[in-house]
Amino acid sequence: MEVTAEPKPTAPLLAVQHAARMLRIGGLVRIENGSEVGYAIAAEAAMSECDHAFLASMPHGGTLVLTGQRLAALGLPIDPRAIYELPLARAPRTPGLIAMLADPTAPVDDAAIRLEGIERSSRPTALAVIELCKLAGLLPAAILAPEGIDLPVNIDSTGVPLEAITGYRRLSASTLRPVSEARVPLADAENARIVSFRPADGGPEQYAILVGEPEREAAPLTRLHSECFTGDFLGSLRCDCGDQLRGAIRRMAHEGAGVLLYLAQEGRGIGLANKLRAYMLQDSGLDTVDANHHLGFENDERDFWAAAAMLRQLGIGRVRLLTNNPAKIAQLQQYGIEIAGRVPHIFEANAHNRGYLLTKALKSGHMLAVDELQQPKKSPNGARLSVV
Ligand SMILES: Nc1nc2c(ncn2[C@@H]2O[C@H](COP(=O)(O)OP(=O)(O)OP(=O)(O)O)[C@@H](O)[C@H]2O)c(=O)[nH]1
Ligand SMILES: [Zn+2]
Repeated sequence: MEVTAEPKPTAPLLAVQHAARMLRIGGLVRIENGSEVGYAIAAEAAMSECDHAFLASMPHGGTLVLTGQRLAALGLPIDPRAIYELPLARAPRTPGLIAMLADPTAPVDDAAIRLEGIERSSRPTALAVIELCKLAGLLPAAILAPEGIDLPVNIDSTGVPLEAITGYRRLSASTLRPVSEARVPLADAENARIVSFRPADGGPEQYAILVGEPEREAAPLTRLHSECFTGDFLGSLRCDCGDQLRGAIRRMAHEGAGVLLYLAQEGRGIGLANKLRAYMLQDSGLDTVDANHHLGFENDERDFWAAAAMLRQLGIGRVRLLTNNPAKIAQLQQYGIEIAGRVPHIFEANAHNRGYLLTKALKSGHMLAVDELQQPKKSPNGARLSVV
């Protein structure tokens, strides 16, 4: 494959990367939307002395921005798909209490949770700061203050245009380019190569694993695999990712060819730290969907722009997709990749992941055999490919 030079980094993408980094370390970010400017810090990072000073400086006008999913989980009868703002003048302003509102794994003192004055928000800066928190791998909750607030003199802020945040995912995906390629014989597919891709903004690399010589015109067997550190690498039994990863490569080797995209979308896009929080919540009785909602996220925060862009870079416009997830099919189609067929990708459940798989089938519409998951047959251990 031809290796092309990396495109020039573009300013809006870099501004978002920089702002996301600042949010992660508790820094102050300035979201600029023409005449509307919002100063924000991430709720999760609102712990430092700088944040205490920032919080103390906003008796009026500052709000805590939370997602409807998080508030619905706290028991409020609101629209889970909307964004809400809680005026800080009427709510507790200590960092500990703010973190508690944002983070269901923090110790909770119900008496301290006061949500008077909370309102649905249509402010573009409020919507954008939630997206920026998600891009930063943080819980989707932030403190937002309007321009004109008395900022403590020693606090610097990092500016980012609002439209750079809202357009980031798509633009960043469109800049992915192959950087290097090498033969890597795999235990399950000796004739395999890995191609690395980088976006122009210094964001995470993504990889394509090519088994054999996939014929571009002939709708090669294709798998979009979302990164799962615990399942892929450590062999965690909480999910089916390890089986799906190795099983996809085995199947491609058996057919003689295929393409597996290894996508930087840990935890259905919420990141590993948040996935571990979701696991904590699942250990206290929530299922995988509700755990995401309690953290303030949607059930699935992934988009497959990057996958479509990588396929296009590889010259592949038509695929047979190995998946049980209808959303992957719909999104690839929406982004211009033709789906010539779906190939089921099901492995035997174990005692630790059966509930997870059942929830995916019942709540997320995954094409899995519900009866089999509800009434497991006695069968030997080990992965097996089966077709529904
Ligand atoms: N948030 C969250 N993510 C999880 C959990 N268990 C696994 N994951 C993540 O889910 C993703 C697995 O997705 P995939 O196997 O690519 O996709 P899928 O949606 O199951 O669809 P198919 O396997 O293609 O049918 C990985 O990023 C995992 O890290 C969980 O309990 N919570
Ligand atoms: Zn997994």
